Amino acid sequence: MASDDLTLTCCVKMEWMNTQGMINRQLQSKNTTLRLIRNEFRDIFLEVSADKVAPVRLQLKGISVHKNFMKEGKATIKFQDVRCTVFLTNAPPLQLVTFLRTIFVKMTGGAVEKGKNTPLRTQLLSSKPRKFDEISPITESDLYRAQRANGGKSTAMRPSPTCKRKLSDVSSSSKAPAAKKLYTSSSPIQNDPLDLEQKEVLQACLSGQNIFFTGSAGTGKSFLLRKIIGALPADVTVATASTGVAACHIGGITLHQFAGIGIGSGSVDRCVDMLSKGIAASLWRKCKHLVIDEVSMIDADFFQKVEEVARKIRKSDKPFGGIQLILCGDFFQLPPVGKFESSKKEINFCFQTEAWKNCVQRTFELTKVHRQEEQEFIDILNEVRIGKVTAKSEKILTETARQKIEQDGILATRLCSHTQDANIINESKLKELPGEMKVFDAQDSSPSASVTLDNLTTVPRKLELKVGAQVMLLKNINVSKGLVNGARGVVKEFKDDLPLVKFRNQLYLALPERWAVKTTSGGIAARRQVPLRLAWAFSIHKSQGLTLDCVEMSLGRVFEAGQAYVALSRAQSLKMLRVLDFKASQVWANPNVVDFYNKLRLEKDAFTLIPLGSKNKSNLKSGPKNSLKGMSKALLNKPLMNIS
Ligand SMILES: Nc1ncnc2c1ncn2[C@@H]1O[C@H](COP(=O)(O)OP(=O)(O)OP(=O)(O)O)[C@@H](O)[C@H]1O
Ligand SMILES: [Mg+2]
Repeated sequence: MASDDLTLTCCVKMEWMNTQGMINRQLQSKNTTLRLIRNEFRDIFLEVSADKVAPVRLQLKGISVHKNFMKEGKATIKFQDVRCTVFLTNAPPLQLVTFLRTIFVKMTGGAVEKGKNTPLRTQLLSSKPRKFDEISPITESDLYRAQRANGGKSTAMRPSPTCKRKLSDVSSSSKAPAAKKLYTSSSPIQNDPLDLEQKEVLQACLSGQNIFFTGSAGTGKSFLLRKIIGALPADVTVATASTGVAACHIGGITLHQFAGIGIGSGSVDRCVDMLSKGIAASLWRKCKHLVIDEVSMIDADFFQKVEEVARKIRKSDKPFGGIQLILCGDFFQLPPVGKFESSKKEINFCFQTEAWKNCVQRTFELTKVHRQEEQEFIDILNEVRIGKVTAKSEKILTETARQKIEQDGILATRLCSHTQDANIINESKLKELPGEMKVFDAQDSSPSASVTLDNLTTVPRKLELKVGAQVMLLKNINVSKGLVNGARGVVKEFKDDLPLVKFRNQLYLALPERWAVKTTSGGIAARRQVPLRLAWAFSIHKSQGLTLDCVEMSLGRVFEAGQAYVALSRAQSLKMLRVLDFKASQVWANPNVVDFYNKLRLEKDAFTLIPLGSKNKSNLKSGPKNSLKGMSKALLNKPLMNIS
């Protein structure tokens, strides 16, 4: 797979039209390489090389690009002069975005800006030897020239009007053409580079092996997962997660939705029968890479069932029917919610299944924490993660109860152990506020999409707000200005019927934004809504995977191993955290998880185990008392990189 900015590998269909608009030539190829090249006159060309045919070269001049679906690995380039249309599909989305960006920048800032396309007559009479060279990658000056030439207003290439119209019902059509986004990308996913550990995992994923990568909260697992998904061919990659919120975070669907076997309570044959009647079976057969985020919350029996179903439906004896598995999560965080064997007391994790043992080929652990910067806080969280809180850490966390973390009228978000509590707090606080209530109803792409969107996003179908309401931003609007997903603010007033929100550093008029999620049938469901939700309170389960900037919690009623850890690790700093009633007894790790992580490390490295002293006794509930034996802090911090 090509990895630089100047080449792209994907499926390509090319169509040439005659002057009457009829197709008079076609070319179609699955594994096609596209290259950006220059001729001896420095004109830029797109070179399309497919198997068994001579490369086709088309000059990038007077083109129009339809790129609304580039994040799904699809785009269309129309070459008006030669009446040729190139349809790109199944491209790795991030590479496609980068490739189109290179075209935009080079064309807008280069020859097009200077108007220096060499006239045909000059070319014909030239004695220069004919040659094609690869163009150089984008430089700072290319970017500068492109931005200046564009001036934020006009672009050399715009999406065709027909394409814009198609999405107008749900897209933010009032915005400037998306072309500008290609070189002023504010998306962190485009800009932030992977750290070394993350790069190694990406490479392993691209090599086709079945991978499980783990790491403590905030080590960038989901961040990396988005990059991995962006680097894999879109049509044959299915991004899933155990919960709707986590799935939305990586632009995917839940594993349950994809699997298509309900809660998996039937026999394998029954599940396969169920599947073969619907569209889910064809998705299973088409899938080559299956990504699962927050895998710690997948029930063991369900995982085992899905693996068996995959083999049957794909008629292959290979683990998962030969699909590449990319699993990610932290088993020290929330465990599976018992779905169909509620009578079962014991929690079963998917790492305990035969399917896991047969499938997972390599395990990695990310160790660099990105969410928090303070080493002191990172160390405390690492202790909480394994249920081993020292007296010093307990004191520090207890003392946060007295902190004032509110600023500019922005209150802390209360994390609740029970969802019901969070709902009650939000409703009653809103009711208490004086003033008129404004209601914002979401626009969904179709009425049937609404339930899917409710499950897969945190964006409310009906948002009720008043002046003074505490809200959370649900989208990255401007990363450099701190207007990021999870940022906290307060509604100051309504301007032109839209909420004007005070965030820590600025005011922001919340214009409707668009969310799109994939549906089980491979289609898209989209919602347009003001990117806010009430944020006086949130449940800990709903907060998994999020980064929050001002949080308060009461951990007195936590009921799951890892629940307190998830809550505490959402905070970015000790300064912006308030724990009302911290006690070391509120944190504990599941002994099976501790054993699993211990074994992973032992399989890799021969360590001298340092038994824990009695003073450091860990909090273990419902497990063998000696499970943490030998799990020293040094061992815990030792990376698991490359366990084969
Ligand atoms: N290489 C990186 N460079 C800059 N920022 C990063 C990098 N990796 C992750 N981040 C940032 O760190 C924060 C935490 O990342 P992320 O949510 O992916 O962590 P996580 O491991 O999935 O956490 P959790 O276990 O809580 O789900 C995010 O704000 C993310 O943008
Ligand atoms: Mg995550």
